[in-house]
Amino acid sequence: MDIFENRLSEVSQHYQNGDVSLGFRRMIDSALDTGKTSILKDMIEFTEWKYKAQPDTAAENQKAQGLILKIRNAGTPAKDLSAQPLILAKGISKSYSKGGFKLGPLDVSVQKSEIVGLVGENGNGKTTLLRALGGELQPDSGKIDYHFSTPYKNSYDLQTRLVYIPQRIEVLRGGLMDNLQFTLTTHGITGEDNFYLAQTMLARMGLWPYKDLNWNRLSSGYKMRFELARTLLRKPEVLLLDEPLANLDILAQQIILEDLRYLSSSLLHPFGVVLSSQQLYEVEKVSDKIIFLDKGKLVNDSSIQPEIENEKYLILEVDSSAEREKLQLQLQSAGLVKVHFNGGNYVLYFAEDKSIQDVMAVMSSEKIPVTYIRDISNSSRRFFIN
Ligand SMILES: Nc1ncnc2c1ncn2[C@@H]1O[C@H](COP(=O)(O)OP(=O)(O)OP(=O)(O)O)[C@@H](O)[C@H]1O
Repeated sequence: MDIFENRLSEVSQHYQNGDVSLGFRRMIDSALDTGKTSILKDMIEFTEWKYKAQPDTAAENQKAQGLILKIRNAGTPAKDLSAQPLILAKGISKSYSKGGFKLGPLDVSVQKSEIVGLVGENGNGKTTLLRALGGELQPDSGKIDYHFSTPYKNSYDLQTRLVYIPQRIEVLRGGLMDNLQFTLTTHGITGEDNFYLAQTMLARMGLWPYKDLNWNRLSSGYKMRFELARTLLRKPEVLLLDEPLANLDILAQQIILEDLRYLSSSLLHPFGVVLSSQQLYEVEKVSDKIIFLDKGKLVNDSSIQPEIENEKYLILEVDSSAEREKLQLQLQSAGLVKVHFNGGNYVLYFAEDKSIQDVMAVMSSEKIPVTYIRDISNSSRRFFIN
């Protein structure tokens, strides 16, 4: 299979470039895609060596290349990689009797291997939408169709295909391995398959050094990683995550989002993801599409400013110590149309035919002090301006 081969070539390249941490995670993804316990056994042997011997980059690269070859020879039984809708929701709405909040009506679709970012400020209906999509909350109107690989039998079956991870995750007892092995056992996976799959998932989620710890000793960020590990072993078809980044530092946020990107496009067990977050930039970077909610309604350009529905701008967010009037004057030649200042950053609107390079050239020649610049023309960030 071409994609499998290509991915392994990328893994090999990551290792050769010295990006061992990324190479390691992606190598595990390919090992999992073989569906072979013998390969997972090799993967765990490699992991034990890596953590024990603490090899330098060259030594790890050399050993990794051997394992990559083995994984390549094992192949993958994965077949159907075409994009398929998993959830199709049409016109769904939900009101709460107390407080008067109303979500929707909205249309939402989630495809296989797709990441849908759900953004909006507090109290705008993200959790309500996630719970409705997850079958936890009955919408007042509209229709939600699920198209899974095989039809689901009942609501329990639906909950196993469609896993909702709330903001406050379940408290667990016992050790990490025990919990993962138990999850696999309840899904009919026993013996060596169970042991090596559980270990591989711990290694994949960066939990190998903590594998002998009890769950309650994990930090909150690692608890979220563990919850993901536990969930992925259940082979969900859709993962609904409510604020998974809330307790993570910025690096951990980026890693978990990248992980979701890679894991959801697994060849053997691809799944769709809907995740809510306040971390707009980070989420936009990995999302295939963004749903931006304001007071329960979908926000887009025309709903924010109907009068400029057809107007387009180059919109830049800029952090600068320059005074507003001076900045406005200096950037006139760059095609500046209007300026917003929210107290922290400037949001500058330029004529549509201008590019960020044009503006940066003028900034440079005018010696405008800039510590940060970002093109938000196509980012939901532009809706947060006022
Ligand atoms: N069971 C309920 N009964 C009445 N009102 C509710 C209920 N659950 C949520 N709400 C209200 O509905 C609105 C949307 O809540 P929701 O939790 O969906 O928003 P959110 O965007 O996820 O917010 P946050 O980011 O703060 O979690 C809020 O005003 C909330 O107070």
